[in-house]
Amino acid sequence: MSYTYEECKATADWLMAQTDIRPRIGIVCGSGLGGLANLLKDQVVFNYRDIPNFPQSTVHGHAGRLVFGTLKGRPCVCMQGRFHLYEGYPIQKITLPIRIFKLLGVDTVILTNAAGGLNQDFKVGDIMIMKDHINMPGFAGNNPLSGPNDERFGTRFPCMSDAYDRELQQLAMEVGQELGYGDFLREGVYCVLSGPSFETIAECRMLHRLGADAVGMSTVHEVIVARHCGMRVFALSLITNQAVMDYDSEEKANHEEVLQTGKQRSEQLERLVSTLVTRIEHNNIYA
Ligand SMILES: O=P(O)(O)O[C@@H]1C[C@H](O)[C@@H](CO)O1
Ligand SMILES: Nc1nc2[nH]cnc2c(=O)[nH]1
Repeated sequence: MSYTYEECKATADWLMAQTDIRPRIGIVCGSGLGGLANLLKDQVVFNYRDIPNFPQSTVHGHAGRLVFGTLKGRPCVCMQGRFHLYEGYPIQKITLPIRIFKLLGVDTVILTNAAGGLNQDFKVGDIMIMKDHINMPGFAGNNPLSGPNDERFGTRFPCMSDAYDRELQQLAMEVGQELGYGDFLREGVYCVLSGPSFETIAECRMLHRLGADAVGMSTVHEVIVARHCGMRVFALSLITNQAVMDYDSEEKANHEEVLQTGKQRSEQLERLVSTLVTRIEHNNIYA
């Protein structure tokens, strides 16, 4: 089930008719990380249920609001809550907001997520700058670009080896060091699975051997759609829990721990993203 260019444009036009804010930066908040949206000043807020063609948020920790506003003077739009495959939506529907971002004039997308740590050097509370991904649902044929391709969005066969903007990764690393976050700032590869069940021990061991540092249930589909339509991408994973890799372990992954870790790290994560947004402006590294 694809949305046509005209349907996406109708939603973007509907939003632009109701706010004068013309965002250049689009932000997607992960599980328990919606506090980022509250940083925006002069907010214009839309509930997802009121936006034409938009799905509804069904997951605890995803408020279901699209927030326009300014972050340190920069016009932004922020998804306070995202959609996931396991909610039952077609993959084209969960990525629709990214195309709306593009049609609103966004050129840089910042995505956050909660993820389980596979890398044994990672600790709960670490923030991982995503340098790459492994798209497991994609291996099984579930790619958001499946179906007819509209060249007005992008090419049929987009490159993904440059998906995560290296300049923004570098900038975020610098900002993190300056803020004193060096002890918990990491970089790594995120692997997406469809969820909603968490991984078995054998699956975690396999993903780790395949080169994944963290595992989650989102972000990658959004990244693919954002890159397809030429937006720059920066993404962060908050390591909310340690993936269970050992049959002797008593640990059990659970959503409450995910939300709890989000709460504990929200202040630093918000400061990192908001400072990064300011630096994008100062460095003037827009395309
Ligand atoms: O939206 P994100 O990827 O942050 O949400 C993660 C994956 C599941 O939706 C949930 C599991 O606790 O958190
Ligand atoms: N798949 C998956 N998603 C998560 N989101 C937060 N933690 C996890 C996890 O351990 N596994």
